[in-house]
Amino acid sequence: MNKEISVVIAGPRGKMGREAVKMVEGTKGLTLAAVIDRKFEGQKLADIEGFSSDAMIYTDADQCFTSVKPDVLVDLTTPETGYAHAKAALINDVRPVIGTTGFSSQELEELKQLSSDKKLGTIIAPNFAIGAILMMKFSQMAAKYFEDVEIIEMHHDQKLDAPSGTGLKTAEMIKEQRNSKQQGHPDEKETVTGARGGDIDGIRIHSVRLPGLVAHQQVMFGGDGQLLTIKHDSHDRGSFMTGVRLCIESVIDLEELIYGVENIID
Ligand SMILES: NC(=O)C1=CN([C@@H]2O[C@H](COP(=O)(O)OP(=O)(O)OC[C@H]3O[C@@H](n4cnc5c(N)ncnc54)[C@H](O)[C@@H]3O)[C@@H](O)[C@H]2O)C=CC1
Ligand SMILES: O=C(O)C1=N[C@H](C(=O)O)C[C@H](O)C1
Repeated sequence: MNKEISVVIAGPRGKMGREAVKMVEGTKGLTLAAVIDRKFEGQKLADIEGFSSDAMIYTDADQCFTSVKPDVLVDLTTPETGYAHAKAALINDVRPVIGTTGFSSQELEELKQLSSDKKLGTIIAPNFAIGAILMMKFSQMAAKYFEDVEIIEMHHDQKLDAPSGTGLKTAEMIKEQRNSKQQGHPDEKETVTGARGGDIDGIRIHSVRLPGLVAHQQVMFGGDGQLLTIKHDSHDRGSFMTGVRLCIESVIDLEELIYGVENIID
């Protein structure tokens, strides 16, 4: 019989954190051992409006990990905090599942090294939604046949990082599939800075931020007389929770860092 997995969630009062608390509490085989918040040290989550869990609140990640000794950390905070939490988790023998986006490639490399040095699983998941993972995989497939591509990612206006983790990962997956190409007219000039978007190996990426959006992405491929658009929409943060659960269950058996949920599904 599989052992119960004890989970700490960082960022429980955030938009994603609240969903993750509900999911862990409602999932057989998972226990919410504690949470890491910026405030409310020493209180119970149930003391905060909207929660019923008895999980203790810690404001210091190291103290939480040494006292609680959880199996897994799920981080849903901010880029700077998420990186610090992931590092502290690995140092304290806790496996990180990181939904937080906006890490630099150097930070990713450092976590990869630490994870393999400790022989402890880590999952960095730019997007937990199965539909978004398929959208990225389909885009990678399409890139074999269409070399001109632009990514338009659209998010709510409270998002801190641009481009999104999903947009970046999509560009990286497409880059693996196609030869580097400078797109558009060779003499094109921006008369407004940023009009052509970000540039990843010639792939243009555009970030839209508006109230009313949740998380959306279109990958547009252009060819002779045709246009292929691969599109995904998360209308509700519940869309991410099956992926969060899968990552918690999978990270237990890993001994290295996995970047992208597509690497743990068939
Ligand atoms: N991988 C995925 O599928 C998804 C990832 N995300 C990412 O998850 C992160 C969180 O997103 P949201 O929930 O929308 O943001 P949010 O702003 O609603 O929540 C972030 C929470 O982190 C907390 N926080 C900040 N610093 C902290 C600290 N030092 N210790 C403990 N808690 C701290 C804040 O108090 C806040 O409650 C973002 O990086 C976002 O890009 C969001 C949706 C899906
Ligand atoms: O901040 C968000 O909301 C999201 N962040 C992730 C990203 O940066 O790709 C995943 C999803 O798009 C929602």
